[in-house]
Amino acid sequence: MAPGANVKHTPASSSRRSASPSRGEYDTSNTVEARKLLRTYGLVPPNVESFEIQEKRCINQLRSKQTPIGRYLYLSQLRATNVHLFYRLLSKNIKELTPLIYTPTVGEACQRWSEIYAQPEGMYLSYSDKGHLFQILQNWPHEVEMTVVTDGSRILGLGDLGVNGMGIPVGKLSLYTACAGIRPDRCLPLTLDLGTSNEALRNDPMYMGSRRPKVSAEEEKEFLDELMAALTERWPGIVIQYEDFKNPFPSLERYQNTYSMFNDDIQGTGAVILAGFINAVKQSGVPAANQRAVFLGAGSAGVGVAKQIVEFFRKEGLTEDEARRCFWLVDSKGLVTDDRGDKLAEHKVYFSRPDNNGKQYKSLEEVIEYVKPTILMGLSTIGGAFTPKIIRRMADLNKRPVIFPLSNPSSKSECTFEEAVKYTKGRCLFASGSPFPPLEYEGKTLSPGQGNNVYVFPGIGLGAILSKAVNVSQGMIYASAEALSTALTPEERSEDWLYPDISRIREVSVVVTRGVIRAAQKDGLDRELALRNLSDADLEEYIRQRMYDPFKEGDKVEAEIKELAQHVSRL
Ligand SMILES: NC(=O)C1=CN([C@@H]2O[C@H](COP(=O)(O)OP(=O)(O)OC[C@H]3O[C@@H](n4cnc5c(N)ncnc54)[C@H](O)[C@@H]3O)[C@@H](O)[C@H]2O)C=CC1
Ligand SMILES: CC(=O)C(=O)O
Ligand SMILES: [Mg+2]
Repeated sequence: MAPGANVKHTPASSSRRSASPSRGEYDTSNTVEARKLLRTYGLVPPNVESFEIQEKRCINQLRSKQTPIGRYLYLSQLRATNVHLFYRLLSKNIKELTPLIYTPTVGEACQRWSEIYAQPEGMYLSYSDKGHLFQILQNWPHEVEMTVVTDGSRILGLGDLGVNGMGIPVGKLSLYTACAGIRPDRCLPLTLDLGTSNEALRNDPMYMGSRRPKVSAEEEKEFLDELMAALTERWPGIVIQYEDFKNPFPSLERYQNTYSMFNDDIQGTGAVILAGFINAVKQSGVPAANQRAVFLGAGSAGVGVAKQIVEFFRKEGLTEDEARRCFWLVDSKGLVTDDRGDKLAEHKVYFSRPDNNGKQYKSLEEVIEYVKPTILMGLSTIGGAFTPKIIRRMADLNKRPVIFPLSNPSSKSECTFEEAVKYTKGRCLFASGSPFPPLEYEGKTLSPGQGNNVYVFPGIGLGAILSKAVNVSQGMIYASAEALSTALTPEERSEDWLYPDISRIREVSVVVTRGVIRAAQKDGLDRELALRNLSDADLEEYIRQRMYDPFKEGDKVEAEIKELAQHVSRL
């Protein structure tokens, strides 16, 4: 019998189990009254603490951990034991903590998931559960608005990590809560155990997934068909984000017009890089028609980014053909051309070059000499692929070369910020997928941009949830990019930044969410029709009001307690 076959149904609203965020019953900021009513009085030390004291203790404990993975584990434990304190800490220290719960540290956490595993933080669904997915979803004890789902088959640039990929949905959803205020108990991290092509993992006794090789594309399709239907039946308003699948194009094509879903690696990445690119173009002064973009990497992210920029070029007045001819995509076999001799994967065909006169360009250096690009993007998973020679050549060719090494984690970045600054003599317009520290160059502090989909996916998800969008349209994705590109302060612009300061991410997510909701309305996909009548300012206020605020959770407990006390006194 399949493991799911004998699963019992449980009520949707049950919150008696703990495979989910705690409500903070043991929070030392709870008042004496709260503790008495929660029956935790006497179970925590007597002082009622301010956040400042809690923060100081947590930060001291965090910094006392010697390694990034030690800090990751400390934060995971805090989230599991006191969810509101975790989010208070995260929202106040977003710059320091994001690299610990997200890229780069989450990469190491995934690589070592079966070794460091401590507690359940989401759901795992196996291929052998097929036929029972709806029943198994009943085991999740909360209502869900947002899920991030992966099969672990392309985790960052680290390859197929099977169910160890769970760190990614967990990390992305923590950012949904921190950046866009989706309640932690409304988020479902979901990992599909569809086998793994990683033989070393299959032979590792500690590995926590099934030992089967990766299922076929057809088997995956049937499984995903059932999953999408089950998720939407279980939670009708759910928004589903696909993440880190090896070949995510077929599922996006199949579900995007039927469900409220999007693919973060194709669409979220496309949007965030477009936003930074719009600002880079303003600074470089090179018009769309003169742009020549070389992309190292022609996978989901590379093609996703190139397609979003094509749409921007079209809005700038180019025809579709002119726009797509501004791109030269390079994969592991060299420049993608019509006559290269291999059968191109379907997603590469749109950008394949017909004009190479029979000559094949194998190395990135050769392609750069041939194309003389204004833009160099890296979505290849090859750390260090932008060599000093290549970066210098970009600087020879351009006054302000656009250099975006976007592969994650940091070890896979095509170059570092320091290298880009050094070899372009400080002239590059730079963004990387994982964060790099600012640096001093000729008496000036230069700050790298972080071109990471974290700037848009929280707002795309929240916009789809609040507008109750039936689908996530291309218009909504494009709107997230446009909104992000406008979200910089005058000070950030004067410093030549391409993206807003990450510490303002919550306010930035409000702007992105507003743009996404407006686009849903324009495309006629919204079902929350009352939002159509709100002015932009009122809509932004509505979004803010709907966002979970970990600093107000204590007040909510107090209000619940008062209500309960009144109820008891009436008995
Ligand atoms: N900054 C961000 O927000 C995001 C960054 N990424 C990063 O982008 C990278 C790629 O992701 P996907 O496109 O989804 O992966 P993918 O597996 O779909 O594509 C990888 C591409 O790189 C090419 N490639 C591999 N080795 C190469 C080599 N030696 N020379 C030239 N090309 C080579 C492959 O042929 C393929 O076209 C990953 O490191 C991922 O972490 C992905 C999504 C978002
Ligand atoms: C950031 C992200 O989604 C990736 O590297 O896959
Ligand atoms: Mg990803």
